[in-house]
Amino acid sequence: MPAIKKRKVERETHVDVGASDASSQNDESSETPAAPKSFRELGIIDSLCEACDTLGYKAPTPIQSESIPPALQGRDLIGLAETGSGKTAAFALPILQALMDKPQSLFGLVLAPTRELAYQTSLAFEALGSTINVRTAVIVGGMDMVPQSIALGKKPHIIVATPGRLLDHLENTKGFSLRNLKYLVMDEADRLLDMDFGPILDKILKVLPRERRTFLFSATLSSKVESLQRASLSNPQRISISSNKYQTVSTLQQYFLLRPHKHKDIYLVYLLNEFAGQSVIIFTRTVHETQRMAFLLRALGFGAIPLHGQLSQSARLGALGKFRSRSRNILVATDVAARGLDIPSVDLVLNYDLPTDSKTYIHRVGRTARAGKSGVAISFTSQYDFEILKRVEGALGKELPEYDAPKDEAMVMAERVGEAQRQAIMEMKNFDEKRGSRGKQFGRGKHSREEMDREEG
Ligand SMILES: Nc1ncnc2c1ncn2[C@@H]1O[C@H](COP(=O)(O)OP(=O)(O)OP(=O)(O)O)[C@@H](O)[C@H]1O
Repeated sequence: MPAIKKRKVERETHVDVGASDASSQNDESSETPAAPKSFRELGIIDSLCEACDTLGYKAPTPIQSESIPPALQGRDLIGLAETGSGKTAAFALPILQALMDKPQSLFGLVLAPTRELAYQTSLAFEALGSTINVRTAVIVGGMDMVPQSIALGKKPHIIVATPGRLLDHLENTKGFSLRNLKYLVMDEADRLLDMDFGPILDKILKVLPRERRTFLFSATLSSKVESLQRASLSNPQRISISSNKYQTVSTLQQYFLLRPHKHKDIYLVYLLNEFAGQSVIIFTRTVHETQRMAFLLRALGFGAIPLHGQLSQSARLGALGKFRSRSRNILVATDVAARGLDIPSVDLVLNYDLPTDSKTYIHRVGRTARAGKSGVAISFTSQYDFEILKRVEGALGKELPEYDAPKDEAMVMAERVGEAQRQAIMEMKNFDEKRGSRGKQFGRGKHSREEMDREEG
């Protein structure tokens, strides 16, 4: 078993390789030496190679090829690679290997911006670490604290957490400390390092040992020094697997659809009929809109299920489970589903509302066309948000083609959609009343911070 040796490096190193994805794993760039062909050649031990084999990982993806060797040498990493390009295994494998070398409880901490992503990442660690019996604990908001305290008491090797709840345990759970932590990962690091999470993160970082390795990963990571400094990296190696900061994968076909705001529901139904039977995620900007749309689509006979931050955590996991298992083929979601979720069957991402920030656009459309598969993303654009489309195109560095949705074919559905809209409004009223009595009525109209649904505990 190779020992993990620390190597002192004087300056940040930059590795840039051409745009690529999990399908083009063996692409070789003229700027970099030939990529090693196997996980074994990267220095991964046999038992972990076996796990990769079982998962069907035939060869490392580019971000894995570039990240694993320096990580095994004890470097801090900043990893930038497209959505669906295998970043999870890029940080999980070196941590599992280091854990094998010096087994210890509370060895690694992975921070994630959403609860669903935390669950998914913990499953990835368990799958990759199955041959070495790795124990993980998921510490997220919306779930009972007591079972989590018990899970922490059982001394897991790896904790996967959302920041708010982790801090809660660090402050209130007797006997729990991360004093001996060896690895910290910030997955979706740009989101974790932004203003919303910043103060919580600072408090967590204060109680972590400075003598640790730190990995920052995302598909959209700017090199803003202030926010990266927050993570207190030590001589990080920066690995960037794309030529453009805001790259989407080549297997993704992206379109916009410019229609009047008042006809959006009609064209939405037209598109869902066009993609009938396929697996679709519809993103909206607010909790209210997500819930309304789920009612609307159900009234029209579609198998739609909502996912947003004002549902109980068990309802959220239930919704995701049904969508994953394809017992429902349409997930209507706020941006709680925008980052990290890996559901290989997703064929189409529909942006019912364009997100105001281009990074969110990249993450949303990245829920399809993962690991070399193809996918389609269509973004509704109305008279009100044409400017946003132009901004997104600016960030992507290309213009998007318009999707062909003939007016006469779509408008025949106007009457039925109108009926379903009225039904959805009634159902929303009942829904709001029920929740209102529990003090949880959705606001309407303005996009308040709570409504935008980006917070996680
Ligand atoms: N070497 C590999 N060969 C084949 N498939 C792989 C390999 N590594 C990872 N995968 C698969 O690719 C998919 C995407 O991986 P992952 O979720 O880690 O992507 P990501 O880069 O973190 O995406 P995002 O930026 O959206 O979070 C997963 O289903 C994973 O199992």
